[in-house]
Formats: sequence, structure tokens, C-alpha cells
Amino acid sequence: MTDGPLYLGFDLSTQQLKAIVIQSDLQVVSDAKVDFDQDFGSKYGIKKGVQLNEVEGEVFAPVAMWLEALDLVLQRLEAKKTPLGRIHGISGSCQQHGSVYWSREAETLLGTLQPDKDLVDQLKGAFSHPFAPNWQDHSTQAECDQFDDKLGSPERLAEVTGSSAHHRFTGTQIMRLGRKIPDMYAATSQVSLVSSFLASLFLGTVAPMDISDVCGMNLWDIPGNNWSEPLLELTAGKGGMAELRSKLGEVRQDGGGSMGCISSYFTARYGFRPDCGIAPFTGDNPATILALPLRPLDVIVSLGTSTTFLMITPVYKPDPSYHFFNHPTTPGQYMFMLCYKNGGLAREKVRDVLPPPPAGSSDPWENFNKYALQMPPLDVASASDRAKLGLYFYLPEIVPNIRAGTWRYTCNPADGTALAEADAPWPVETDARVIIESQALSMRLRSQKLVEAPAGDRSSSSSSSSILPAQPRRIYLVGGGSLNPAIARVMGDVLGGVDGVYKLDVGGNACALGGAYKAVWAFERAPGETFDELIGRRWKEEGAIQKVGDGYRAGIFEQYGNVLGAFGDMEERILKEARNT
Ligand SMILES: Nc1ncnc2c1ncn2[C@@H]1O[C@H](COP(=O)(O)OP(=O)(O)O)[C@@H](O)[C@H]1O
Ligand SMILES: O=C(CO)[C@@H](O)[C@H](O)COP(=O)(O)O
Repeated sequence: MTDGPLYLGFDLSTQQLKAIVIQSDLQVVSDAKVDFDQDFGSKYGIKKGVQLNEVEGEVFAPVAMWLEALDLVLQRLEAKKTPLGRIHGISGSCQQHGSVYWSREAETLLGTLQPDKDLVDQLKGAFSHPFAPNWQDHSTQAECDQFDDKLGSPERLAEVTGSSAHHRFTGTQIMRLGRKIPDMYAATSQVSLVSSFLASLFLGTVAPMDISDVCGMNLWDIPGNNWSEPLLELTAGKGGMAELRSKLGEVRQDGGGSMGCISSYFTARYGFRPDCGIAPFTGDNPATILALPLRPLDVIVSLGTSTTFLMITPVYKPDPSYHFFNHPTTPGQYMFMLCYKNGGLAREKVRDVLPPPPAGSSDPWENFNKYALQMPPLDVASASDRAKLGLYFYLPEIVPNIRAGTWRYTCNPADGTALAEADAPWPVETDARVIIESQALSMRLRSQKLVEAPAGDRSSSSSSSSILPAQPRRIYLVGGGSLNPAIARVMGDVLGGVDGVYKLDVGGNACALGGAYKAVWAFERAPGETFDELIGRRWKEEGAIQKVGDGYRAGIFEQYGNVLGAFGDMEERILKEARNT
């Protein structure tokens, strides 16, 4: 296919901007990335992609850095001789919940960009606020309390918006910034999510929000398919509802199709075709479920900066302890999500206090993996050993909503009884496996009602009968951490997966790939053709995924089941302690 159409998918996540170019048959032809810390850390004063105001719990990213990153990633694609002139459509995925505040000059500036100057220099006046709150922000407890109360209870808020109140959700963030910097709010013409912000740069006008990503705001009434008026009023204050509604704009209902053609800035500067279409961009988690034809009972665990656990379901069953979103392409389907702040960076913290890998090793995870794999599940080597459980939160966690800290407990491995705080510190080497087990136990605890006992016999490799415990069918690992064999092994040990654990061969690029697949579907779909139908026909398992673990291993999965209740009790105890202090 040397002259067929190409499609471009982006991923604007916490630490990087990635771009991936594919053909209509979904083959990858090129990719490039900008790493914010490596490429311009000192210039923007960021660490791991963000700036912090620790006193107030604020975490935010400079919008100018993203503008600079977009020009740079396109230059890198060009340098790789990517035929940008063959790209027919663009879509993408972006970190969720972040918000960008446009000034009154934004539309004019976006519509008159000159190709001989950089975006960052020309769009200086396009923003009423130079920063976008990041999903790790935890400055909004007071606003969360008001959101949880507004409709009567956190349960009711979850029924309406798919989630109870969360620090990072955009409604609480807008409410806080509007009160903290009222002049900025007044000077804001429109508010974008990170996904609609990136789409806007390509469109040359402010793009509408996406039907899936809008569910990460605590403002969108999912069953009512509209903005929630009481929640808009809470965010903007009495009398401010109409103004806020106009700043948020209409939400685009169709996840596919074209929102318009690419801005002349990109055609003149990078050689894009003038008729290259811009499809709606979505959140990174909704895009991840588009990176492969996901079936019900399949699970994706995304091991990026955050750890997320994703499933699709036709049943809308919200609960305050997890999130429901509209599916990004398929009306009537939903995405179930658990999200943890203490994902990749927490594992790095544990890794960094271990003895360093041997001189000459090119893998910073070598020792972490060695210790994680040599330790038996829960560190129970003999009948007299107690099971070890831990929580490693260097940031306040989302679920459970526990403050930053580290806790180490033990219990009886047979039934989780006699749960108690560990009476002596255990060696740092032990933490390597315990932190992965802890992250996986939390996911298993909260998703157990969504999985079922597998129907029929397992493959011939197993001698066990058809009666297997309820568990996922396949576990797909994506994101940076999916490259790690020890993490894959422990995730499978705890979560099961009757068909095994797989990693996407594009590893850390899954959401960019999901964005590119979304672009293919958006522009090549026949009338009425769903994403699953189109992508399902073109997707070839071979070469796209790789089996990296057995998943369900009889006996081991049950060992973790025995302590699941104790794990929940440990969280409860720590939560109670925090309430009493
Ligand atoms: N071999 C590895 N083992 C474990 N973790 C890894 C490995 N390689 C990368 N990571 C983790 O992946 C994270 C970045 O993943 P990525 O999906 O690119 O993040 P994001 O999309 O949030 O920017 C890093 O925080 C790093 O800890
Ligand atoms: O807050 C959430 C989901 O609710 C995060 O998953 C963000 O969407 C950021 O993701 P990464 O930067 O880790 O990819």
C-alpha cells in the first residue's frame, strides 16, 4: 500500500506527546514522540510532565509546553520521512479531566496562524490561564463535598454523571479556579478538555467536547444525555449557569465523522492535504479500549503514569467507587473504569530504594523484577507464614480516598483473619512483589461483580474441570509498564484471566493507536457501520498482541481470593484512622 490513505493518532498524556501513523489496514507506518521532561524539562520547570503547588495540592501543566510539543512531534514525523501528505484523517487521545481556558482572542488567533512561525509564539494571547489542571491535582476537596451533596448523595451523583465527586474531575476544578481567580474565569471565552483543546489546534477553531471524555467532568448527565443544570449552577454560582454552559459549548454526539478540515497552518507548514479531516479526539482511557476489538469480560490494565482498569459493558451500573463513561464510538455501550494515581511512579519509588542493578545493566527494573519473581505469592513460603499486604501511596489515592503514606499489614493466608499491622519492618526487596500485588488486589476487589465464571472447558493445557472461579477472559496490558514481565506475571496471578495475559505489541502506544483506529473508522465507515464491525474485520491478532502470561493459575488465584476480604478491611481501617485524626 504505497499510495493508500494514512491516518494519524495522537496521545497527549502526562509525560509525553506521542503520534502514530497507520494505513487503512491498521498497519503502523511511522511514529514519533516528545518526552516533556527530556525535551524541555528545565524550560518549563516541570517534573514528570507537571508543576506542583504542594501547599494547595495543585498539579498542573503549562499549556505552552503542549503547543511546543505539537510542532516538535510533527517535525520528528517529517524527519522520519513520514508521508504527511497522505494523511486523510486525524484523531487522538488525551489525558482526561484537564481543562484549558481560552481567551476572547482565541478564535481569531487560531484562525489566522502563520506557517512560518511556531504555535507557541502565535498563540500566546489565546489563553486566559497559562496552565491546565492535571488529573493528579487534589486541591478540590471542598468542591467535591459540595458536588456529593448537591444531588443528595454520592450515589445519586454517580447515577447521574457516572462518578461520585473526584478531585480531578473538571467540574470541581472549574468551580475552584472560578472562585480562586475570578478575573481569569470572566476573561475565559470557552473551556476545553485536553482532548478538545488538541483537536482545536488542528481545526483552527475551538472544537466541541467528545461524548465519552465529557463524562470525566461530573457535569454531564449520562442518562439524560445533556449538561446537568443543578451541577452547572453549583459550579458557576446562582445566575452563572447560562454563561458556563456557553463556555462549555455543545457536546458532539457522534464519535466519528469529520468536525472539519485541517487548518491551513498544518497544510502550509507540514504538507498535510487541505481535505485532511479532523475527527473528535477523546480521553486516553476511552481511546485505549479502541486499540483492539475488546469483548465483554476482557479487561485492559493500562500501566501508564496512572494505572487504570477498563472494561466495556452494555449495562449502566454506576457506583461511587468507580467510573462509568459513554463508550467513545458506540451509543448504548459504556466503559467501566477504575483509576489509581499511585501507578507507575509509585512502582518507581519502590524500585529506586532497592539495591541498584549490576553495573552494565541497561534495565533499571532488573532487580525489581528479580525480587518480585523470586518471592512466593503474598510471601507465604510455608504454612506458618503470614500473608503480607501493603499500600504504597506517595500521592493521596482516588479509590480508596486515603491520604499519602505507606502501610504494611499481615494476616492469616488461609482466610485473611487476624489482620494486623506488621510488627516489624520487612526488607525493601519484599516491597517489589507486594506493591504489584496490592495494585492488582485493589482492582480485583472492585471489579469482582463485573466478571463471571468462564463458560465451558478451559484449553487442553488445564486438567481442571469447567468450574472455574469468576474472573476476566483476557487481561490486556498496555502503557509503559506493560513492557515489564514481572508485572505481567503478578497481575495474572492476582487477577486471573482464563485465556491468559497479553500485551499490545505497541506497548506504551496503545491510546495513540486507539486514536488512529478511531480516525480510520471515523472516515472509512459505511453508513451505520460500528467501530467494532470495521476494526474487528481489519484487526489481525497475530503481530498485534503477544501472550506474556498464563493468567489464571489454579491454586494461586484462590490464594489471593482468600485474602481479598482482609485487603478491603485493611483499607477500611486506614480510612477510619484518617477520619478519626
Ligand atoms: N520496563 C518497565 N517496567 C515497569 N515500568 C515501566 C517500564 N518502562 C516504562 N515504565 C513505566 O511507564 C511509565 C510511563 O508510561 P506511559 O504509558 O508512557 O505513561 P503516560 O501515558 O502516563 O505518559 C513510567 O512512569 C514508567 O514507570
Ligand atoms: O485521570 C485519569 C483517568 O481518570 C488518568 O488515567 C489520566 O487520563 C491520565 O493518564 P496517563 O497520563 O497516565 O496516561
